[in-house]
Amino acid sequence: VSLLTYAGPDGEKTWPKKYPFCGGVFQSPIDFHRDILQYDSNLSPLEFIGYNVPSTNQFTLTNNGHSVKMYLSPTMHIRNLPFEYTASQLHLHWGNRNKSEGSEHTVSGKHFAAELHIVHYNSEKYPDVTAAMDKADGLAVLAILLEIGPFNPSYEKIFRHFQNVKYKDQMVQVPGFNIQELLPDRPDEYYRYEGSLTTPPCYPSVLWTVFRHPVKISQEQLLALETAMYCTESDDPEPLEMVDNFRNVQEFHERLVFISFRE
Ligand SMILES: NS(=O)(=O)c1c(F)c(F)c(S(=O)(=O)CCO)c(N[C@H]2CCCc3ccccc32)c1F
Ligand SMILES: [Zn+2]
Repeated sequence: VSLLTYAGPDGEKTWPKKYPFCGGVFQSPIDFHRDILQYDSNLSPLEFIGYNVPSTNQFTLTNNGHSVKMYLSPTMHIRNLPFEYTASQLHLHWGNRNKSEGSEHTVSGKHFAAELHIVHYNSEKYPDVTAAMDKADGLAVLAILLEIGPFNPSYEKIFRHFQNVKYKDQMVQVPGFNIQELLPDRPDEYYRYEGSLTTPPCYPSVLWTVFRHPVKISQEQLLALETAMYCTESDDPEPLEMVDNFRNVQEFHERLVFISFRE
């Protein structure tokens, strides 16, 4: 079984044994609270190039046993970072039906219901995400905090396929759509810090951009996310629900998180 379980005997406390970086520096996620935030006027709005993928294209959505991830088009990239970063995949983190507090980043100690990550790699310096993922300037991840509100038709373009990726290694094709629809209002307002992958191997290789404003999805959409998927394969006699796949917040010593907005 992949070491990546979050709870129980193989949970995140055991990760450093096999993945030393998980016990190292610059670990993510973290809590955003007032006394580590510093306004930075140089933090300009990101530009999302090629995010509007035509419906004639398709994204592959798959269950990899610890998250549900969707491979993105290599024509998608972000500008206005130190380098150009090309999209690789997006995936989610969530809680469970009794405790909808599955975000990875927290704000003033509070979890949001879930969190979407859009993973990009530095395509100016590295040929692909595998070459980039253990380099300090290798990855840039956009994080969108999710909370309960009205039904969200854009998120439904992904969520409607969850019944076809219930079990590990299942996959389904999703018609292309404008991935920018998944971003919140005011994407120019964000938290920025240097951190890590939040799953093993926890490489300190991620430039994090966490948008200030959450996106709303409905209670029913959130319940679907919390109850649709399993970590196990379809024929496994002991099915394991895919829930609570978020890492706990990490210590953040003597460091600052830069914000593009004035509180
Ligand atoms: N929260 S997080 O740090 O953004 C984060 C995850 F939480 C996470 F689960 C994964 S996963 O693949 O293991 C399953 C879902 O993608 C990734 N993938 C990264 C790092 C591992 C290898 C790899 C290879 C190609 C593309 C992306 C990645 C991840 F970046
Ligand atoms: Zn993630």
